[in-house]
Amino acid sequence: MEDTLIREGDNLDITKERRNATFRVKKLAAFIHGGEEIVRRRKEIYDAVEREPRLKNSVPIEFLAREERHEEQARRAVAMTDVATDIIDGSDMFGEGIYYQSLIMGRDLHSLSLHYSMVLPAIQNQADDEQLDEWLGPIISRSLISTYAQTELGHGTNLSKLETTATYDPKTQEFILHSPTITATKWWPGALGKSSNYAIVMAQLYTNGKWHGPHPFFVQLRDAETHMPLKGVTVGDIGPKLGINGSDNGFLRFNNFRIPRKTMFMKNAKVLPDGTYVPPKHAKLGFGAMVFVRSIMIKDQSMQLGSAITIAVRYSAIRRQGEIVPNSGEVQILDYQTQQLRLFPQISRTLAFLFAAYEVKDLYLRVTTQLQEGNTELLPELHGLSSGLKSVVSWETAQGIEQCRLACGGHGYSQASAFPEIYSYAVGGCTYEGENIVMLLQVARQAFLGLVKIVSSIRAGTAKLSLLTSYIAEKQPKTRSKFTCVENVSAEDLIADFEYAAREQIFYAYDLLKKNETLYSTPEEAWNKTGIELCKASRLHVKAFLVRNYFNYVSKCNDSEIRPILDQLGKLYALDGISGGGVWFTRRGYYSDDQMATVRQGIYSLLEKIRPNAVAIVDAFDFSDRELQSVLGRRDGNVYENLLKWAQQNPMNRSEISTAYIKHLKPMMTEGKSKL
Ligand SMILES: CCCCCCCC/C=C\C/C=C/C(=O)SCCNC(=O)CCNC(=O)[C@H](O)C(C)(C)COP(=O)(O)OP(=O)(O)OC[C@H]1O[C@@H](n2cnc3c(N)ncnc32)[C@H](O)[C@@H]1OP(=O)(O)O
Ligand SMILES: Cc1cc2nc3c(=O)[nH]c(=O)nc-3n(C[C@H](O)[C@H](O)[C@H](O)COP(=O)(O)OP(=O)(O)OC[C@H]3O[C@@H](n4cnc5c(N)ncnc54)[C@H](O)[C@@H]3O)c2cc1C
Repeated sequence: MEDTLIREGDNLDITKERRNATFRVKKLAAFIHGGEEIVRRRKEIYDAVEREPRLKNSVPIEFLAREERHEEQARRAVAMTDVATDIIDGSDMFGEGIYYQSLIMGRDLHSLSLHYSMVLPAIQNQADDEQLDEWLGPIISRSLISTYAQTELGHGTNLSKLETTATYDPKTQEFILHSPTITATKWWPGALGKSSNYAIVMAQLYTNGKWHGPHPFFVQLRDAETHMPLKGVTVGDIGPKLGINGSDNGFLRFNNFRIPRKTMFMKNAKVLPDGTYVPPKHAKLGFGAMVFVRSIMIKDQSMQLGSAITIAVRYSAIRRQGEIVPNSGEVQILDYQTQQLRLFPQISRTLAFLFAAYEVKDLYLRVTTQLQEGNTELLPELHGLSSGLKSVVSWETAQGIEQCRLACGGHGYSQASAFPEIYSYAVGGCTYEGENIVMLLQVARQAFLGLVKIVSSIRAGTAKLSLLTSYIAEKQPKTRSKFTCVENVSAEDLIADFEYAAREQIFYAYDLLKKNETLYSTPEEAWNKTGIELCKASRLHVKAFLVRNYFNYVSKCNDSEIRPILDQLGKLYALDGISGGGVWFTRRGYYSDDQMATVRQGIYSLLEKIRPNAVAIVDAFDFSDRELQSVLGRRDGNVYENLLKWAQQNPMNRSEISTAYIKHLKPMMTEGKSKL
C-alpha cells in the first residue's frame, strides 16, 4: 500500500518495505497517539516549530563541549518557552508539552526543566492561596528560575534522614535553613548549579523544639539583579555526568540562612506565627512533585524506546550483510530471525508502555481533582502505579535501547546513530525520582493499596480491592495454562497467565515474609531478608498490569486493517514475557515443557508475521527526522552518504592538521626519524 512517507530519492529497500505494508500508517498512528486529531496537532506543532527561526537547531549538540552545550540548551529552552503559548496547549504537559519539548531540546534536560516539571506543579498543588498569588505569576512569566532541591550528598532515597534543617524562630517569624554537615549538601538538583535563583528546598522542619519531618520551602538563592548567591548560600555545578549535560545539576549549602515563615508551602501542613504545627491530611502530600514526574516520565520513557526501535528497524531494512541462501545476494539484516527477536519485542514494549502512560495520566488527573476537594483516597493507588511503572518501564526501556544499539553493529556505537544520547538520557530514569529497586519495594509495601496488606486481608476475607488488585484475590487455577498455540490464544488467557505468575509470587513472598518474621528479631529485618522476593512480586504485578492494560486498550480498536497488527504485537509482548519469565510460568506445572516449546514456536511465527510490516509500524510512531536526530534512522534510508557528511562536518575535520598532531605526534615522529 502506497504511503505518504515515500518520496523520490529514498533508499529503494526502505521504499519497498513501505509499499509492501498491509495497512495505512496514518491509521495506526492515529490509534497509537489517541486519535486523528492528536496526530493532526502533532503535525501542526511540528510545522510551527520548523517555521520559527528561533527554534532552528543548527548546532549538532553531540559535537559541543559541556559549557557550550549548556549554553546552547539554555538558548533553546528560552526560545522554546518564549513562543510556547503560540504553538501548544501548555496545560497539556502529558501530551503536547512532552512532544513540543522533544522537538526542540532532544534528549537532554536544561535550565528550565525542573522549573516546569516539578516546581510549577508543586506550586499549583501545594501552595496556599496567598502563596499561589505571589509565586505563580513569576513562575509563569519566567522572571525567576527555579528547581527542586531534595537529594543530599549523604541521602537521596531515605528522606526521613535528610540533614538540611529548617528551624522556626517565632521571634522573627523566620525559618533558619542550615546544612550542618558535608553530607547535608544538596546534590543533584537539575539546573541548580548556575541557572536557578530559586529552589524548592526539602528540609527537616523543627518548630517549638519538635521535629516534624521533611517539608518543602520555596527559597531564594541568588540575587534577582546580579544573580550572585545570597549571603549564607553556597551553590555550584556538580560536574559532567553520563548524560543530560545541558543541565547544570548542582550542589547547595546553607549557613544559618534566614527565610520568611511564608516560604514554607502551607496548603497542606502549616506553621502558625507562634510556631504551632498543623499537620497535613495525608503525610505524603508534600511528595506530590515526585509523584507528578513519576507519572509523566512513563510516556517520555516509552518515546525514548520508540525512537530507538524506529532507528534500529529502519537501519535494519537498508543494511545488507551476509547471505541466507549462498550466492543469492546479501540480505537485509531485518530478515535474520535473530535480529527480529532482538527488535520486534521492543516495538511491543513501546506500545505497552505508552498505553500504560495513558492510564497513569488518567489516574493522576483523577487524584488531582480529588485532592482539590480534600480527598486523599486514591493517593496510595497513584503512588503504587506510578512507582511500579517507573521502575519496570525505565529498566526495560534502558535494556531495549541497548538491544537496538547492538542490533546496529558498529554504526550503533557512533553518536551519529543517536543511541548514546538516547541511552544516557533515558537510563537516568532508573535512578531519578526514586531508585528503581526502592520503588519496587514501595510497590510491595504500598502499591495498589499494598500488596502485602492485601494478602493478609484477602486471607481474612476483608479485602477492599481496586481494579488493579482484584485479580490477587482470585483463586489460583488448579489446571494448566489454557495456552495451546499462538493462533488460538486469547487476550484473556494471556492476561490470566500473567496474573497466575504474579499471584503465585505475591503469595510466595508474603509467606516468606511471615516466616522471616518468626526468624528475625524485628519486622524490618524480616522485610530486608525478603527484599529480593518482594521485588520479584512487584515486577510481576506490574507486568501483569502492562499486559492487561495493553489488551484493554487495544480492545477499543475495531478497524480490521490495523487490529491484526495490534493483536500480533500484543501476543508477542506477552509470549516474549512468558518465554523470558520461564520459571514464573512453570511453577506447579502451570506451563508444561511442551507448552513452553509451543510458546517459542508462537514467537517465531509472530516474528514472521510482523516482519513485512515492521518499517510501517515504526513509521506509525510518527517520529520526524528532527526528533530522531539519527543518521541511521533517517526516514529516507539514505544512511551511508549521510554518515560520510556527518563525519565531514565534524569540527575535527575543519583543518587538515590537528593540534594533537602538531603538539604531540609530529615531535615524536621527528624524534623517531632522528633515531633512524
Ligand atoms: C518532558 C520530559 C518528561 C520527563 C520529565 C523529567 C524531568 C525531570 C528529571 C529529573 C528530575 C529528578 C528529580 C528528582 O529525582 S527529585 C528527588 C526524588 N527523590 C526520590 O524519589 C526519593 C525516593 N524516596 C521516597 O520517595 C521515599 O523516601 C520513600 C517512598 C522511599 C519512603 O518514604 P518515607 O517517607 O521513608 O516513608 P515510609 O517508607 O515510611 O512510608 C510511609 C508510608 O507512606 C507511603 N508513601 C511514600 N511515598 C508516598 C507518596 N509519594 N505518596 C503516597 N504515599 C507514599 C509509603 O508507601 C508508606 O505507606 P504505608 O506502607 O501504607 O505506611
Ligand atoms: C539524572 C538525575 C537527575 C536528578 N535530579 C534531581 C533533582 O532535580 N532533584 C533532586 O533532589 N534529586 C535529583 N536526583 C537525585 C535522585 O533523585 C537520587 O539519586 C535518587 O532518588 C536515588 O537516591 P540516592 O542517590 O541516594 O541512591 P541510594 O539511595 O544511595 O541508592 C544506592 C543503592 O542503594 C539501594 N538502596 C537504598 N535504599 C534502599 C532501601 N531502603 N532498600 C533497599 N535498597 C536500598 C538502592 O536500590 C541502590 O541500589 C537526580 C539524579 C539523577 C541521576
